[in-house]
Amino acid sequence: MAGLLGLVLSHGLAHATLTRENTAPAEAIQESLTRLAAERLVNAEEEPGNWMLHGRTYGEDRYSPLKQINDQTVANLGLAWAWETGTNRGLEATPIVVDGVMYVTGSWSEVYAIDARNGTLLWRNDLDVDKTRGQYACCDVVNRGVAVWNGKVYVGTIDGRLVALDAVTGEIVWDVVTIDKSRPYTITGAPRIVKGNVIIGNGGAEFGVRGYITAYDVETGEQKWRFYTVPGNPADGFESDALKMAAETWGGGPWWEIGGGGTVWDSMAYDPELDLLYIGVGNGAPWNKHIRSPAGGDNLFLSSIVAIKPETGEYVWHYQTTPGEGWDYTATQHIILTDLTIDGQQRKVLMQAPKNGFFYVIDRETGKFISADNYVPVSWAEGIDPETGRPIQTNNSYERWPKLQLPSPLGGHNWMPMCLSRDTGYVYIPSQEMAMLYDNDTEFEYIPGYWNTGMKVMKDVVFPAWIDHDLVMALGAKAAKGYLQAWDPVNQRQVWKVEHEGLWNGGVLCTAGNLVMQGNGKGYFAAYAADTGHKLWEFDAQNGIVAPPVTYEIDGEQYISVLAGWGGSVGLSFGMVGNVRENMYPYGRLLTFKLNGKESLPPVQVTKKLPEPMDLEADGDLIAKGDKLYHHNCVYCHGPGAISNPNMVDLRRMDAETHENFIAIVLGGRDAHKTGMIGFSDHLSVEDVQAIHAYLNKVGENTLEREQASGFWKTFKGAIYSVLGAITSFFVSIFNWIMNAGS
Ligand SMILES: O=C(O)c1cc(C(=O)O)c2c(n1)C(=O)C(=O)c1cc(C(=O)O)[nH]c1-2
Ligand SMILES: [Ca+2]
Repeated sequence: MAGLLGLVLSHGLAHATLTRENTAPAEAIQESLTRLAAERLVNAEEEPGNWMLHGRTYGEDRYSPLKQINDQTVANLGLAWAWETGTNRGLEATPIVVDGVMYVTGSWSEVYAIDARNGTLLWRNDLDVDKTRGQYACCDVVNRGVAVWNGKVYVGTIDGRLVALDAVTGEIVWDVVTIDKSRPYTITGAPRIVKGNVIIGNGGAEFGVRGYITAYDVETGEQKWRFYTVPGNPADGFESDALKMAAETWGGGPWWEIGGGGTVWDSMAYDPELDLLYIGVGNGAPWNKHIRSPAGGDNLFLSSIVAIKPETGEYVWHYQTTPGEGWDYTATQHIILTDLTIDGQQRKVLMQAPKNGFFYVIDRETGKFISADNYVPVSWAEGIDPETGRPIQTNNSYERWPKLQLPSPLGGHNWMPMCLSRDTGYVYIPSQEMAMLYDNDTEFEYIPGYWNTGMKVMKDVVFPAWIDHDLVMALGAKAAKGYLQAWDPVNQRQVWKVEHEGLWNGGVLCTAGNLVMQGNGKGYFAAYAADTGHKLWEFDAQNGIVAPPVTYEIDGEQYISVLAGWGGSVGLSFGMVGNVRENMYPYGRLLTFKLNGKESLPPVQVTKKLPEPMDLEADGDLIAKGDKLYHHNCVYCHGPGAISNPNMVDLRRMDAETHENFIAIVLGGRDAHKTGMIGFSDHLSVEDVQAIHAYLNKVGENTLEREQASGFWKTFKGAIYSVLGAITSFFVSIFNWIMNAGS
């Protein structure tokens, strides 16, 4: 919306591109920003008009007391302004809003400062991120947002830096590398600021890394402490007593070569009164526990919530959600702190709905288990033993035989934040159901820089060119479910649920207006009544939404903002899961609403005229070889069968120039620093790339054939697929019901 009148500055140190609008609001905020320090953040509750912390307050309940927009008035909610990021990858950030200025991140860790009243860009900085590191992002080159403190804006970047920017000018103040660059680390999570420390984790456990979080001095960027979540090689000694204790729960090795995992890639929360920082720890590396820790053991602190001292990084307690984790069951999901009355007693609790499918209420002073129940069907455990707080595991080993298990590595709930309504007392969980076949790769070999899960099915994935993508989408949509549910944490039960058309839907916002706001993968942004789940309002956002909304107030007017940009794990590589519409707007947008907002989005132009495939001689063997190679090398970004995020380049139907230069592009990369498309000459030969080309072209030919089929055939096929979809749905329901019967 806002034109770029600004000046472009090149930062001397980093050569980052900083675009700045030479407008007044930036100066006006300087004074208030410098006051945004400890006291104001601890008391964030007293400033409902701002959204100063990732989860609005340190307790991260994502509940706003604002109620001008409420269940009675929401029908008049309209678009106030829209601002385009100009990027086409996933958008996951929570905007931070301080005194009328919004700080938000986009794909590739770009940072934007925007006038929150009208969407005028104040500055943007791309931080000169090394996009070749995008190859190590398991789940898209996303970023979940900034932290703001005392005149500075802090962001973790996909290439592993923690950067402090001047909040007024957007210029880099300090810039530190917080990863070991020789390992496939990335950063997607938002930093948190506690008592003068800015704290950041990292990701990469699918590839093989050792997880940790690090604290830096907010002013200087000097490292204060680092907390490793899993032990390194015992022969090297341990960094702390906590890790020594943890090492006793690991059996056999050498997990330290692949890293062990335990990345802290998203959630944290802070209790100022107890002075404890809570971090959510991720899955094992490799996922396969029979390879990672062949002699068994709990493998601390994988899949745990760990409480640490924010000033020193000292361990205080932990609670492990999935002992001996073996399924990518991260406990990095959103953590909410609140007080609940349980059995007549007021308890200081911490709540989480990790990937493993159970909703946990934990005593946040001691880490003691209070209660848990499954919020989605699960098959790996029958329940949680109330005495020990440990899961009662089913016969879930996949050492000898593959196991079809619920939930999948996507989790019953992924990173999309929940919210807690202080009015209803319910937690609203963006939930999903999907099973996954876990199987032991007995011939596992660690390949640096690649996914190393130790699962055979993930290594040997193929997707023959002849498979009808329409069928895959029809069945995929029925085999995987997504819904928003209201969960009563005291009684551990579902109160209501609203079904979506597929999995992978947005984070949520609760407000005192009896509203729960959520966007979905299908590209709509909606308001639901917090008490009943009735849909009260909906807006066509023209792009899949995964990001969580926020709300703020300026001059007595309430606004609600959300990023629309399909992506993240499912959005990037499984564009096929079925809830995506044919023609979506390809670029990301920040959408902001207010009562009686009168703006509208221009209609989406149907521009997708896909090029014709090439006339290429290729036999079945070559195509099959290409299929395997594609699914070993290209699948993580371009998706199974090349059906990736519809906003990205569609390899099924490349243009003539891409066909022409295909070998050079795949071996040498294509403008990797800008696009992230690296060269594969270390892994692939010319013959290999020719095979991949033949495979993709065949997929394209089949796609074209189906596109050109007669109207009658298409209708007939559609009807058959609907029936097959219904049958799939029926069997999936029965499967889920059986899996869930024990718990
Ligand atoms: O183990 C890890 O280090 C790690 C990192 C990330 C990430 O940084 O985004 C994700 C995951 N795991 C993961 O398991 C997962 O499902 C996931 C989804 C997303 C996303 O942004 O959509 N990121 C990640
Ligand atoms: Ca993971």
